[in-house]
Amino acid sequence: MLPAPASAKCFAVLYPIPVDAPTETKMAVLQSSTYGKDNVKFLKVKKDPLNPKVHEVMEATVKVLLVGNFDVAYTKADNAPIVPTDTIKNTILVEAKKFDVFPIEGFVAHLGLHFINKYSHVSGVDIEIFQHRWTKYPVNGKIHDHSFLKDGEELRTASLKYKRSGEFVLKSGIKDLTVLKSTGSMFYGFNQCDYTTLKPTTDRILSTDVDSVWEWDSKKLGSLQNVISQARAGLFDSAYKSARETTLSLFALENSASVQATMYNMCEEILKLVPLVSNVSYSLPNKHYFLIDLSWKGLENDNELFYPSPHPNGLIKCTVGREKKAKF
Ligand SMILES: O=c1[nH]c(=O)c2[nH]c(=O)[nH]c2[nH]1
Repeated sequence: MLPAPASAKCFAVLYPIPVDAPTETKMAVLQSSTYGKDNVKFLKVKKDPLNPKVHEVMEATVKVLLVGNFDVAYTKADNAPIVPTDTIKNTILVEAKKFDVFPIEGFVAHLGLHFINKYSHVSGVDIEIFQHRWTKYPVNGKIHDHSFLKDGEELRTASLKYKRSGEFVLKSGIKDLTVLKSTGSMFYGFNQCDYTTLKPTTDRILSTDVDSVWEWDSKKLGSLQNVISQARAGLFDSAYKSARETTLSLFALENSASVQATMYNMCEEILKLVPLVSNVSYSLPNKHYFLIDLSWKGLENDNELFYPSPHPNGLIKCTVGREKKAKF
């Protein structure tokens, strides 16, 4: 055994090891690790084979993280097992060229299979795809063939955790869909105590950035090969459409009792519409708009002039499934 460095001896004098301790006490153990490339971006043009000037575009941001037998890279400075993150980036781009990236659930499954099948020491992958929202718009009453409008910051999302054993967790979602309603929202009947200043209201502004995720039933989907087949058959596009329409229509139509009650109703409706989804989650900031007091000027303010509060905001989350789950 090599002699302990001077600093370790010093440490041993200050903190003597108890006599019944094992002779070889490890100071550090690698408990978990993962690595990969984040923020890999591409825009792919999909041309209609019958009419090559008619396009769809996919602008995407991709993250791929690998888990596997990489311990020596951390503990022994041995880089031999490392698939460079640069190679991971190249793979995402080459596969985006070769494979149909529409819809992102099919592409995420393809990437998962690729990394597990190509590298025998990779035991799992954790992949995320964010699709930016480019929508074709009408010109002279007709949707233009290849001109797109960036429809806000909204993203469509897909994520996959996939293990060599075949187990997988596939999720789809919507992120940063910003909505506001100027009436049709209430909040009253809440807990009152000596810290409460909030006044109950039957009419307020409600605004949020929707972050919604629906998890697919992996047992029913079976395999990633089947995910790719279902992607081609339109399952994920129709679920995305149902989830987005449900979110927007319930937000608009319901006289909301609270963010909590409204988000629960959205989850319930999506579960009803998409049988292959096992649970739905929402994470919603409550973006406050405060009524400005103009009484000092003798002006009434009947929910007309508000101050958009930059912070703090409420943050309300829930997951709704088809069966009860133990709460932590
Ligand atoms: O819908 C709401 N839920 C809350 O939990 C809450 N708390 C709060 O101050 N305002 C609101 N609004």
